[in-house]
Amino acid sequence: MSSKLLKQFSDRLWSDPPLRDRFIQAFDQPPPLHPCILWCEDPPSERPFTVEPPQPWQPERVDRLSLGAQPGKHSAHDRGAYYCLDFSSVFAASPLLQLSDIKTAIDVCAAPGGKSLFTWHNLQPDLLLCNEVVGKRLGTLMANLRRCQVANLSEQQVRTSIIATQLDPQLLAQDFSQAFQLVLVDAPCSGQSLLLKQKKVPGCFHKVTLNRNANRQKRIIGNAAQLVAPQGYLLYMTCTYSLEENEQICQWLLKKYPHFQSVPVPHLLDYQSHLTHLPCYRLWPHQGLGAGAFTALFQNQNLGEITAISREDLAAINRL
Ligand SMILES: C[S@@+](CC[C@H](N)C(=O)[O-])C[C@H]1O[C@@H](n2cnc3c(N)ncnc32)[C@H](O)[C@@H]1O
Repeated sequence: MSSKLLKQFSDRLWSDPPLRDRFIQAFDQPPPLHPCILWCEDPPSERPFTVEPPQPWQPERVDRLSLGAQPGKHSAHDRGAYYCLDFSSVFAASPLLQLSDIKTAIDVCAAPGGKSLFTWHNLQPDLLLCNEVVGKRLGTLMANLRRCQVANLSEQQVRTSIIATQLDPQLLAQDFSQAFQLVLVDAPCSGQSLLLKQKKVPGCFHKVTLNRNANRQKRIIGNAAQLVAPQGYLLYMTCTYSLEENEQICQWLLKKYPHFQSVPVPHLLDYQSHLTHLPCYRLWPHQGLGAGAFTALFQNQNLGEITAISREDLAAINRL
């Protein structure tokens, strides 16, 4: 698969030829991906699968399983005991582990639901709004939220609720300006890491694709920034490798919205991106832990009141 375009692309990421070649080799011979699960109930002391030794930063609710395990086929999966996800997603969401006392959170690009479930089960906010603009992906999101024991809460649980919506980020920004203490943007991207999962992603290294995605990401993160409450957090993630969709988006955000500041994530220090001086973290495909991910955490430095979200606001939105 090592095309001329991939080589040119890699030259922009790596000045060191041996490192560049390791990156390219991951496309020719993808390292095997261990199945991974996020426990949605307290993990049993006797796990139903053989578990790999944890990474130092690995959340307690996450198990990386031995190769060949098929957690999706187990009865515990059907009853929602856990959610199957790529370990790269755990990496990308892991900065959330350093946050506490988050009462209101929104996942702007939520389907199929991995980061929402990670947020719900690790931070237990009072309100988690899971938004997905693409109609046909909503069904999967809803099904996963229901299966993994977070939807269909009783009326008595109105303070603790998880709600799915289908709103454009621009509308969200208008309706919920500065209302969320945590905003997740797991942005749609060129999807280069899908190549390691034997999927076809035509044109994913082409500059037209990268620019188109970067423009969409700026629009999404720009609107998402407006949702962040004073002192609140914004987590930006992708599963692609280009500079345009990752470090450059972060630089753009900080320039356009100077009241945001990058937040270091001490447990990811070993994964600092060599492509920026900002605290941005990358899991590379040749590191053998997953197909790859990018993650960066920001905080709104403004002081002031958090916009309250009323029952009426919640009733008015497109509750699915
Ligand atoms: C990387 S996926 C999200 C994965 C999800 N966070 C998870 O962990 O399961 C990106 C999502 O963004 C959605 N999306 C596409 N275009 C969008 C847009 N213009 N604004 C917001 N979301 C968009 C896609 O439908 C897709 O579900």
